[in-house]
Amino acid sequence: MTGAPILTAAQMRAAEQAVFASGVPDYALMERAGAAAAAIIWRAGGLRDMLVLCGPGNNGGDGYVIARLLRERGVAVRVAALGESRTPSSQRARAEWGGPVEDLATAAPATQVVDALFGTGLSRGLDAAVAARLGELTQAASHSHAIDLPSGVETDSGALLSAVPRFRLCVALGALKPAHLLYPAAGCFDRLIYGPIGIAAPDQVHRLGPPRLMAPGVEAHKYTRGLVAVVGGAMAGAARLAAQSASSSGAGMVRLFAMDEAAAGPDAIIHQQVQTAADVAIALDDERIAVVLVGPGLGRDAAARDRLAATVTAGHRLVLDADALTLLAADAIPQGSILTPHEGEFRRLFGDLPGSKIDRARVAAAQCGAVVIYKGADSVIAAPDGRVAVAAGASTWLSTAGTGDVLAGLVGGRLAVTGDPFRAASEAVWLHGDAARRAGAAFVADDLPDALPAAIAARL
Ligand SMILES: NC(=O)C1=CN([C@@H]2O[C@H](COP(=O)(O)OP(=O)(O)OC[C@H]3O[C@@H](n4cnc5c(N)ncnc54)[C@H](O)[C@@H]3O)[C@@H](O)[C@H]2O)[C@@H](O)CC1
Ligand SMILES: [K+]
Repeated sequence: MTGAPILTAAQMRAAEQAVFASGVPDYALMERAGAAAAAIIWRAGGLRDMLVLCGPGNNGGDGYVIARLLRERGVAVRVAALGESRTPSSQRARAEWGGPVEDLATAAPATQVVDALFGTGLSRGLDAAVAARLGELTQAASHSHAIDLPSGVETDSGALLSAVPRFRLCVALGALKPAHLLYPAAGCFDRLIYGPIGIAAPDQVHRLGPPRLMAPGVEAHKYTRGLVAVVGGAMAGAARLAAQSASSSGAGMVRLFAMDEAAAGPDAIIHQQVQTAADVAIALDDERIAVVLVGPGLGRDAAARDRLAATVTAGHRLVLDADALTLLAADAIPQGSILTPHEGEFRRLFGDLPGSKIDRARVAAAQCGAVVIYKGADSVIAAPDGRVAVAAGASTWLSTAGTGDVLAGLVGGRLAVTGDPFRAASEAVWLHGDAARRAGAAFVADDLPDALPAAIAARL
C-alpha cells in the first residue's frame, strides 16, 4: 500500500546532506541524478535532436550532466543557459559538458527540449520573458522533459508561481515532491517517472500505492467480516448508493436504515424504515455493528440534526460524509472516525489552514483525531499520527453526482473489514479509483459498485 515517498524541498535538502555526510562527494550525487534522468530521457526520445535549458543552480547542473551523457550516446545536443552557473557542482557539470552554451533568449528550438532551469530551489516565479521562452521552446518540441519539476511550480504546494507549459514527461529525482501529485502542478506533465539517486527518504508521506487485500478465512461469517450500518435521510438515493457500494466492498453485511420504504436494489442489503432519532437509536443498539456510515442524503434540517446526534451517541465507529460534515462541528467529531470532506466541507470544518493540501489535511487529522480523506483530483488521506497518502491521477470522469456516496460506502465497508481507519481509507480510495478506471468513460455512480469486485480481485 505504501508507494514512493514524498519529500518537501527542505526534506530533500536534508536527505542530500545525509548522503554527503556519508562520504559521497557533492558532484557525485549530481552525476547520479543526471545519469538517472539521461537514461529515462533516452528511452523516451532516443536520438532526436535536443536543446537542454540550464538554470543557475543544481537543477541546471543536472541539465549539463544530461547534455554530456546524451551527447556521448550520439544525440545532437545543444545547451542554452539562463546566466552563469552559481553552485560548485553545477559549475563543474558545465565545465565537463565543455561544449558551446547558447543564450536562452535566442536559442532555436529542437525536437526534444529538456527543462533544467529550476527545481526545488525556485523561490519566486520565472521572469515573464523567461517563462515565455520556456513556453515557446516547449511547445515547439515534440518531446519535452522537465527535470525534477517543471520550472515555475512551487515544490511544496503545487502552486504555479509563473506560467508553466505542459511537458510530456517529468523526471522526479530522488523522491517525489508534493508538486508531483498536487494540482495545479500535477497537471503540468503527461507522465511522471521516478529516478532514484540513492538517498534515504522517510516515508511518512507517500504516494498511495496498490493495497494488498485478503480473502475471507475459512472461519469467516457475515458478522466477522463486518456489519456496516448506513443511516439515511431525506434523499434516499444517496444512502442507497452508499449501501450498495459498502455491500460490494468485502464487508459481511449491510443494513440500510432509511426514511423511505424499501426500494428496488440488491436484496442482500437489509432495508429497515427508520423515521425519528429515537428509531435510529434503537436500530443502532446492536453490538454486531462494526461501522456506521452517516451523511449521504441525510439532509440538513432539524430532523437530520437529531438523526445525526442519535447516530453519534450510539458510539460505533463512524464514517462521516456529506451532510454530516456540514452539520457537525470539528470538535464534535468522535476520535477514530473517518471523514471524507471535499474542498468546501473541509474549509467549513477546519477553516483556512495554511500550507499545502498535504499540510492542511495533516493538521486537520491531528486536530480531530480522525482520518481525513481530503477529496479532489489529488485526494490526500491523513492520519492523526502524521501518516499521509496522496492519491494521484484519479479518473476525471469521477466528477459526477453520487461518486462521493460510493466512496463513503466503500470506506465504511473497508473499515468494517480491517478495523484500521488509515488502512481502510487508503484501500477505499485506491479501489474507488480503480473501479472508475474499469468503468471507463461517462459512467454514472451506479456503475461503480459493479466494478468493485474486479478491483478487489485484482488486489488479492
Ligand atoms: N544537491 C545536489 O547536488 C543535487 C541537486 N539536485 C537538483 O538540484 C535541484 C535543486 O537545486 P538548487 O537548490 O540549486 O535549486 P535550483 O537549481 O532549483 O535553483 C536555485 C537557483 O535559482 C535561483 N532562483 C530561484 N528562483 C528563481 C527565479 N524565479 N528566477 C531566477 N532565479 C531564481 C536561486 O537564487 C538559486 O540560485 C533539484 O531540483 C535537483 O534538480 C538533484 O539532482 C540531487 C542532487
Ligand atoms: K526543471
